[in-house]
Amino acid sequence: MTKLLTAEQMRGIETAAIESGSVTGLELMERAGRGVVEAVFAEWPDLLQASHIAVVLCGPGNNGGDGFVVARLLKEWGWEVRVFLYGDPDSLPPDARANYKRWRELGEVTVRDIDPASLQDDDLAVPGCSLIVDGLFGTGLTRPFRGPFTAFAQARDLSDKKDVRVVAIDTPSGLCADSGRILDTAIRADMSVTFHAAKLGHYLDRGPSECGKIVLCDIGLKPGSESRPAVPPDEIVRLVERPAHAALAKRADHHKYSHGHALILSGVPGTGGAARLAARAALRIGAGLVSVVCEDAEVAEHAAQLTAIMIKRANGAAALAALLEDERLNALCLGPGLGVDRARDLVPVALGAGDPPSRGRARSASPPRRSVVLDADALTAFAEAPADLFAMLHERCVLTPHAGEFGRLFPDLAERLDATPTKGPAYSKVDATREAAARAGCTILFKGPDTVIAEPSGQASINAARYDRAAPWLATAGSGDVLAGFITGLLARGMSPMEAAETGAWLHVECARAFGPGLIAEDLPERIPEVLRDLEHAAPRRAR
Ligand SMILES: NC(=O)C1=CN([C@@H]2O[C@H](COP(=O)(O)OP(=O)(O)OC[C@H]3O[C@@H](n4cnc5c(N)ncnc54)[C@H](O)[C@@H]3O)[C@@H](O)[C@H]2O)[C@@H](O)CC1
Ligand SMILES: Nc1ncnc2c1ncn2[C@@H]1O[C@H](COP(=O)(O)OP(=O)(O)O)[C@@H](O)[C@H]1O
Ligand SMILES: [K+]
Repeated sequence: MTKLLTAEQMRGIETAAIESGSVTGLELMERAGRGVVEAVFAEWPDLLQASHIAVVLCGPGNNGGDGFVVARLLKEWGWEVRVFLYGDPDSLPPDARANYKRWRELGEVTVRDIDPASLQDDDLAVPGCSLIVDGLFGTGLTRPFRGPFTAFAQARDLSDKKDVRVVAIDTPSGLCADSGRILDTAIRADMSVTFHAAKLGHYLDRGPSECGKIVLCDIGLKPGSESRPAVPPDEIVRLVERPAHAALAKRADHHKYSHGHALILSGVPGTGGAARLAARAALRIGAGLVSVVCEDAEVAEHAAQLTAIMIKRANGAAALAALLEDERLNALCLGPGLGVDRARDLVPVALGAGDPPSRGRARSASPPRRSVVLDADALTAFAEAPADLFAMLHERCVLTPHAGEFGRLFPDLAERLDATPTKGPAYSKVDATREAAARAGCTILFKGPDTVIAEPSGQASINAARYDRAAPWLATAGSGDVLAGFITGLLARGMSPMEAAETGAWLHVECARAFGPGLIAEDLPERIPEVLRDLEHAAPRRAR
């Protein structure tokens, strides 16, 4: 499991380790600085060849302390190092001050005001500078800054080396470590070296664009003891990772009904493509049977296009309710191409809330807890009255909004997320998705290159299509319909909503990456066999 931490969680782990006596803050700072230098040489081995010139920008906290360590180690390596401190040396925290003093035994520090009244630009031209080290702010950033950014921009611009590299210590300064949002401005890095665990901000929002590349440096912090972990496990956000092959394999002694029967509800004639995409995805991911549900007038369109996928007729809500008396139909998908009017009629039935409220029938006493994925029109249909939808949702539901749909159901949360952040930690997509899941009472998958998945308990994860998992060709019409189909198929196969959402999202990105440029939505389900084979080959061999 790759855990992602908030700044507060990181501080808690560090404090617990120091209080336990297993390590000192000074030792942690030394390991952090050393880790940055090692990462620099590993990433840019040409810098090992000769001595170079570095500019190290240090801030008023421990991030600056790490910067002084880096300066010292580079100097010991034979480099020429120019150090700038933005802040008052006498106000540095103790460990940072100790490293400031150690550096002062080796070299000069140009001290600058952190909030300058005017531009301080006299001595930043460092001819021949090969490396800029950003040790201004890390997890302690609380407000926007300007002065050091101007200095950085000048250091970069004034370097006569066009290939000057920028390494950020922990986080690029200006980036909020909890949200990946930028407080006014940020120092874009080519590489960010972070400690113990990556932070949420490395994967959310603007984080991946500002961090360059993430390198994780082990500074020897042990996980908390089982009885009293420094951070409660439930509060830790996970990065969605490669699923176990066993979770997706089919057993030799099982039959098709062992893998569930998924129903995908479709819309009026001419709009059925989205439902067919979702259906194909559900079948490829391994649902035993998949049917598209449509009205009489739509049968011909679907019949012309579908083969292994079956067609079931249901003209209206009452007919759907009758169809759903068959409990083998264990997972439903509503939304892709459904149309908002039809969604308003059918969603209550799909959710086991009895006939549509307009008919005035009482809600059934114990509605079947069938798995239900609601996407697209099934979400937009409740834009005027989200609470009506939330009242019907249950724990086997998954909502898969993109940012626009999220804003329709949770306008207040979207507003907070869209507001320009003025202080750190800023409200994050994880915060918004967790709040949304608690309000809706079900699993929410909030789409994007930084897809966030959360369930009402607060468990949350990020499926990042960034860094070495970038999948920009997923930005294509219908790819969301395929994702809804993947999740529905996995629910039909018996996964929990959270596991289905995470696994579906991971496979979605993997299929896009397996296909590469030129991808359109139809291509995604067709990559599943290859992706599953790769998972099988990656799995440890076992007797089957
Ligand atoms: N937590 C840990 O376990 C470790 C932390 N280390 C380093 O320590 C960093 C965190 O140190 P700190 O908590 O001291 O935080 P920072 O060094 O990120 O900066 C915080 C300081 O800057 C001030 N500040 C924040 N935003 C400002 C702004 N816009 N303008 C002016 N001042 C501003 C704060 O009031 C505080 O004094 C990490 O990012 C990492 O680099 C490492 O030494 C290794 C171990
Ligand atoms: N730049 C991107 N990188 C990675 N994934 C992306 C990107 N843009 C969109 N996606 C993914 O593609 C899908 C698009 O879904 P959606 O917006 O609902 O599209 P549609 O309604 O056309 O099906 C989502 O899963 C989203 O996370
Ligand atoms: K930094």
